[in-house]
Amino acid sequence: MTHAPTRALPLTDRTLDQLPPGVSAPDYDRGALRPGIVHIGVGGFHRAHQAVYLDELARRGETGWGVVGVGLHSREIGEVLHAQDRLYTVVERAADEDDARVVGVLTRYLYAPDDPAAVLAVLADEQTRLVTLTITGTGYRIDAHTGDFDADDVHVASDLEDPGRPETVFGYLVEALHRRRAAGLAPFTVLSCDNMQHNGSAARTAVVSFARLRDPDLAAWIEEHVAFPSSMVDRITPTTTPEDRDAVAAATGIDDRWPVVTEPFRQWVVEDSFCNGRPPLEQVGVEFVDDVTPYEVVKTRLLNAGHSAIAYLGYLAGLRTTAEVMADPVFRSYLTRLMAEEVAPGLPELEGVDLAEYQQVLLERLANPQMADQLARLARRGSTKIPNYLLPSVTAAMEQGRPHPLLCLAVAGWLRFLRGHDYAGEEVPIQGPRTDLVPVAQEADGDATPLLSERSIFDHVGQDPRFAEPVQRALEALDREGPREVVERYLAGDGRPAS
Ligand SMILES: NC(=O)c1ccc[n+]([C@@H]2O[C@H](COP(=O)([O-])OP(=O)(O)OC[C@H]3O[C@@H](n4cnc5c(N)ncnc54)[C@H](O)[C@@H]3O)[C@@H](O)[C@H]2O)c1
Ligand SMILES: O=P(O)(O)OC[C@@H](O)[C@@H](O)[C@H](O)[C@H](O)CO
Repeated sequence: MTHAPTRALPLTDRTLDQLPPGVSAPDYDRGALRPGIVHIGVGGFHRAHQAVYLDELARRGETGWGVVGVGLHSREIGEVLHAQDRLYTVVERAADEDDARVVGVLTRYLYAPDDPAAVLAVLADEQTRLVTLTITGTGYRIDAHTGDFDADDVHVASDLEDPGRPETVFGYLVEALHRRRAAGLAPFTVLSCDNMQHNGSAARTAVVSFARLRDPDLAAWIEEHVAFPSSMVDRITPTTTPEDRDAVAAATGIDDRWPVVTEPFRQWVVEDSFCNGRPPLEQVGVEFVDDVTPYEVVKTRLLNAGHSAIAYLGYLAGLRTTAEVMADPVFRSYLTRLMAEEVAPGLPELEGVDLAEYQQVLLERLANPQMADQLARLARRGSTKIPNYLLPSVTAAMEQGRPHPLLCLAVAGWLRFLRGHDYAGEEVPIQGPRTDLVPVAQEADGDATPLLSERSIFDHVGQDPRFAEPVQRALEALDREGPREVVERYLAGDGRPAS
């Protein structure tokens, strides 16, 4: 993270006692933490979510679940964590006040490309009982429609050829499981904490499919002995900015080079299926259930689909954060009605969850004026989010014979965004994995057909006139009138198909 230099003391074990009284520091003996967990992908979200729950557990005297952080792609976070004795600050930013704590559960951080042998050694160590993942939705290489693992990748090929020097998460997990099996050790549980439905199944498919390419016997052993529970994770965590760092230094007098700013809300629902013990996370508010599916469906179709809808349309309209979007009555009303009229009617009943209240709370979370959550962050990886989060609501609406113009407008927003520039001619931030869609969108100009024909994203829905025609109309309207004007007109009922 780039930033302005500051004169505050650096955050380390030695400066912990200089934190102001309002900032809570770890009150447990960090040296006594036993590393029961390896986490791969130590980004903002892991640090604001899973690590905070584990920090609370350590504060209650549960010292068996320290975390060894592993990065496959990001060297910078490791350098910062090393300099700070693996400490960092989490700021919970409510609309009216901040609450800050320093988290101390990271016992070690390893940047895998520098020392793959050390990462394999810790994964194969008997002490490691749980491996958690935040490697992004695309990290699993699972096709959204076929559900198959895509092994067509140079890094996957390299891991199959040279298992002792892995490059991918599958290479690391499978080699470590191979070593544990050979040593007669129990395997670890693999717990995905990425936003995707059936994330446990995705992790299982990826790991077992990779193992099958390497050694079918090992694959069979993994299938039989390794648990891959699914989990639903929720806590909106924007990308840390230099201003966040400055604000933390100003508030605490201590310079944390990479704090995390997040919202007060958090939720973690986990399928209670572990093969080598688990942390007693129920003590700190984690819900263990038999089946997380309805929780995932409700969260991804309301929150994540809502995020995608406002990200593309909002960005094209010149807005940059969710707070800006929610401060605009037209966009706020768009999101409110998208959820209530077109998404919620297609959702399953979820015992104990009042869907109307869920939406109300969500709208309040998104409107938090202090949280500058970047639309650019929400706009990432549209090619996986549109099929996983938005299209299921389109399909449900079509099956139930309900109109769905606001969903079609959201999809049209993504197709327009893929042209690479907004209506002021400014470049828009497009991040992989399907950057090859940009020239397709540019070539097609206002024609939605070439993109809707992408079967890997739209499947047969892209050819269904009940979807394709309103998306085409919405795309043309966006170009003709501009995003805010079209949203306003659709809210007035003008986007609905003639009955
Ligand atoms: N930020 C949030 O609000 C939030 C909330 C809920 C869930 N999540 C989940 O957490 C994931 C990470 O989000 P974040 O906000 O921490 O992002 P981030 O960019 O801060 O961190 C992403 C991490 O994943 C690693 N990574 C990316 N691709 C990988 C791959 N193919 N293999 C291994 N590691 C890989 C990166 O190196 C980085 O450490 C998201 O994909 C999302 O599914 C995020
Ligand atoms: O993390 P992604 O890229 O899958 O999705 C972006 C956001 O929608 C997501 O990170 C939410 O902030 C999060 O799911 C809230 O719990």
